[in-house]
Amino acid sequence: MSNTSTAPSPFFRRLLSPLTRLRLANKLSFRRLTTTGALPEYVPPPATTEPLDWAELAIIDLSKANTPEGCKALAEEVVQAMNTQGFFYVINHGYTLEQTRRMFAIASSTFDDVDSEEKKIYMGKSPTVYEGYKPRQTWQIEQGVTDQIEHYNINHAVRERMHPHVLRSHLDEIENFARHNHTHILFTILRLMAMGMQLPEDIFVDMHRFEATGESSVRFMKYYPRSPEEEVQTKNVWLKGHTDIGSITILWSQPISGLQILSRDGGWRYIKHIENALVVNSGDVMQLLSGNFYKPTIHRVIQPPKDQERLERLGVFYFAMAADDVRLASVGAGAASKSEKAQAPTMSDWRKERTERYGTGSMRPSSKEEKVEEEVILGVVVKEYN
Ligand SMILES: O=C(O)CCC(=O)C(=O)O
Ligand SMILES: [Fe+2]
Repeated sequence: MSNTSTAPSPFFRRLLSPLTRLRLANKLSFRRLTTTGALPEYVPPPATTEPLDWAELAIIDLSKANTPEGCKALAEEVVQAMNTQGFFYVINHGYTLEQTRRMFAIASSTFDDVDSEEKKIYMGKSPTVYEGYKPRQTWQIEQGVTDQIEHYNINHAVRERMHPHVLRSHLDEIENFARHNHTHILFTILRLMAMGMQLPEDIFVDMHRFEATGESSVRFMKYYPRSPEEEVQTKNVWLKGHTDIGSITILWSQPISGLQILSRDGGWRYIKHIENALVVNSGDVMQLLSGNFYKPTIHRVIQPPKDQERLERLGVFYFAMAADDVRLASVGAGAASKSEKAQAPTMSDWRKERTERYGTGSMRPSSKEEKVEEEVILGVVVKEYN
């Protein structure tokens, strides 16, 4: 354990600002709990044996990014993957299976070992940001049916906020996890994407500084099985077809099937679980920054197949966003002019509007496309797919 300094005296504590006191309290209770904070082991359920229509995704071996030649080859693979499926797997990302299992155990405990009273204390306070718990039944899906998805969202500046007691002895691990997702996995992918557009290697990385204020977050997510009536009313859709709000989404592969991508031929295909792999996709922000070079792929979550139908579906994610003050203007071919850039929404404008409107039922049927609902947010058409 890295922090071994002694606690300040009560006199000294009174001189500290309330925020510093809060941070200190978090650190001190962390020190007390590390010796006692046991974590129940998490045993992942078996993968489905149903023959499903699987998407064929490229596998990007991140360990090859250690050499200039490796990077060049990977950049081409990423461009190719983005132009076909829009999703790809990442392997050799630097986390062992054991470390990954620990994160799932922490995620599981966040939902199962915290009672409803404590969950209320750590519930998000603002509709424009995902922070802490999002309880079930807050989003409209179809015919008045709401979601059965619980979140716990952790900003990448992990210790800036308080967390429920079960997490306090694991804050070091969560902090390392956020940093690893951001500065190793995300940054490598952003460099490959910049190279794939013949742009300076760090152009996207510089917009995603880890230290900058922003909403890149670790998210734990649990889907609960629904009633047969709700399955009928929503045509088995658990999370409607959408593109992601942010720049890059890193999904830590888990065995319960249900995630599908809308292929270019119009068919929905399942994403297959690969142990300790990542499933990566890019969102609206990369589309805006790349001037349409990297288009987001529509995806959704439906009821798991028969052999997993009654199981809870636990997920661990890293949702990356640019820093709050970054203007979402194209740096790609036909890059935005100075005045266009000055008018473009900032990351924070975009994230707030998108988050606030999500799941409120504000979308209207598209006049052009079947099964599509849409709305205009900050001048950009946002769609949902049924
Ligand atoms: O649960 C999943 O597999 C995907 C969730 C998702 O697409 C999202 O939260 O944006
Ligand atoms: Fe998504």
